[in-house]
Amino acid sequence: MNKDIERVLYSVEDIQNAAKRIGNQLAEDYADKTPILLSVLKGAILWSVDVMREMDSYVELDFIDVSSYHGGVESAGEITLRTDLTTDVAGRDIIILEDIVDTGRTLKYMIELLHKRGAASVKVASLLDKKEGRVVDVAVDYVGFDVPKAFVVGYGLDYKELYRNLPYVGILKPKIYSEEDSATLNSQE
Ligand SMILES: O=P(O)(O)OC[C@H]1O[C@H](OP(=O)(O)OP(=O)(O)O)[C@H](O)[C@@H]1O
Ligand code: HPA
Ligand SMILES: [Mg+2]
Repeated sequence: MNKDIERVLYSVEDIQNAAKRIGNQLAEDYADKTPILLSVLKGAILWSVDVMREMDSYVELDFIDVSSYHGGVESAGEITLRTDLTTDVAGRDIIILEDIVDTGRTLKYMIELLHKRGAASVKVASLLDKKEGRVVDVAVDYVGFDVPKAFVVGYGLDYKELYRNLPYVGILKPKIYSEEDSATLNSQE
């Protein structure tokens, strides 16, 4: 295990089982449609790949790159659209693939954007749902795991762009970010 990880929450096998369960469910629920899988960069990259290959059905794939954590452990509260998707979503069924829904701000921003552009339907499949972190009211339609209120990394999730490559999800040792971030966070208040 990586030395900066306090505890593994979801193993490689746990995650593969969740991807299988949700991928199969999505394929069944959208059997008579061709939805767009919208992968949210960068965190959802591994989750998107694993879910989509469990779907034996017609799907399209697109990406959107939004950010609000800028590498840290606290949401900046403002969403930056770094790269927009390229598909015209008017009249289309969208499945947003997220690694985590925490405050809910990122998801709310994307749902509003897609509805504004005329999407026929928008659903969300997230590996992790941190319900205790919510500050805006959004719900996740397909949930891998309800995650406790701790800062987690791995399997796409980062701290300062690191740890995305770990194949599992674990709690980051607080000492990794407490000293370094206290100066930055205080200066933003
Ligand atoms: O519910 P929220 O509080 O909005 O947090 C969830 C979002 O935050 C993370 O993205 P981040 O801004 O870190 O960008 P990244 O995916 O490129 O790491 C994560 O991947 C989600 O997209
Ligand atoms: O717990 C988290 N870890 C990494 N990125 C995140 N973005 C929102 N919550 C988290
Ligand atoms: Mg991040």
